[in-house]
Amino acid sequence: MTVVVALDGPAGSGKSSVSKAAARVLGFAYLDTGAAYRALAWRCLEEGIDTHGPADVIESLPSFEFEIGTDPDGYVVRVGSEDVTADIREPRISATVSAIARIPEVRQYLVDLFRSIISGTERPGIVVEGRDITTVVAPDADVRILLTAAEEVRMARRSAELSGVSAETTARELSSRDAKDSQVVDFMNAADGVTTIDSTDLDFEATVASVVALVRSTTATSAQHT
Ligand SMILES: Nc1ncnc2c1ncn2[C@@H]1O[C@H](COP(=O)(O)OP(=O)(O)O)[C@@H](O)[C@H]1O
Ligand SMILES: Nc1ccn([C@@H]2O[C@H](COP(=O)(O)OP(=O)(O)O)[C@@H](O)[C@H]2O)c(=O)n1
Repeated sequence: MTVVVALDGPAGSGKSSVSKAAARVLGFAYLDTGAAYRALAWRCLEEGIDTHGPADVIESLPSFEFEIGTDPDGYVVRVGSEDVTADIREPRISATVSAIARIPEVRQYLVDLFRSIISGTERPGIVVEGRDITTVVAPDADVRILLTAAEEVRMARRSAELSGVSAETTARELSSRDAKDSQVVDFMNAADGVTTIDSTDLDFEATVASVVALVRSTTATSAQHT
C-alpha cells in the first residue's frame, strides 16, 4: 500500500520545497498540485482563453495535455511538448491562477487527475502538496499536515526567491492571492485530524525533519495496529 502524505498551506509557507525534500529523504514520490493550476493558467494565457468567463476554460479542459514529474529529483512540468517549469512561476501566472482555480469544474477535473497520479505511484509513498489535499483530494491520507508560517516570514521567503520584483509587490501579490484562494478552500485552519507544523521559527532543515519524523512515527504506529 502506498503511504499518502497530504500537505496544505498558504503561499510561501514552504509546501513545495519542504515536501520535495521530505519525499527525497523518505524515498517517496512528490506531487505539486499547484503546478497543475499554474500550467492551466499558462495555457489559457498562451492561447488567449478568457480566464474570467468560466465556459471557455471549462471547454479547454479535455485538450489540456498536462504532464508532471513526480520524482523529487526529476521535477518538470509540461503542457503538450512545451517545458513550462520556469514559466509557470512568473508573476503574470500568479496573478491569473486564482481566477481559474475557483471554477468548480476545473477543480473537479484536476482533483480526479491528482487522484489518478496518486494511485499510480510506484514508490512506497507520495507527498502531495497544495491547498485542499488534506480536505478534498486525499482526506483519508495516512499523514495530514498543515504547514504554516507567519505572513511576514512567508513574504520575506518568497521575496528572497524572486529577483527583479520588489518586496512590496511580492507581499501584495501573496496576500491578495491567499485572500482569493481562501474564499474557495480553507487552508489557514487545520481540519480535524490534521497536524499543524508552524515553521515561523524553524529553519528549512528543521521543518523537513519535523515532517519526516511525523511520517515515520505515524506509519510506524499504524503498522503496529495492523
Ligand atoms: N522553514 C523554512 N525556513 C526558511 N526558509 C524556508 C523554510 N521553508 C521554506 N523556505 C524557503 O521559502 C521559500 C518559499 O518556499 P516554497 O516551498 O516555494 O513555498 P510554497 O510552495 O508554500 O509557496 C523557498 O525559497 C524555500 O526554500
Ligand atoms: N490544491 C491546490 C493547489 C493550488 N491551487 C491554486 O493554485 C495556485 C498556485 O499554487 P502554488 O501551490 O503553486 O502556489 P504557491 O503557494 O507555491 O505560491 C494557488 O494560488 C491556488 O489558486 C489550488 O487552488 N488548489
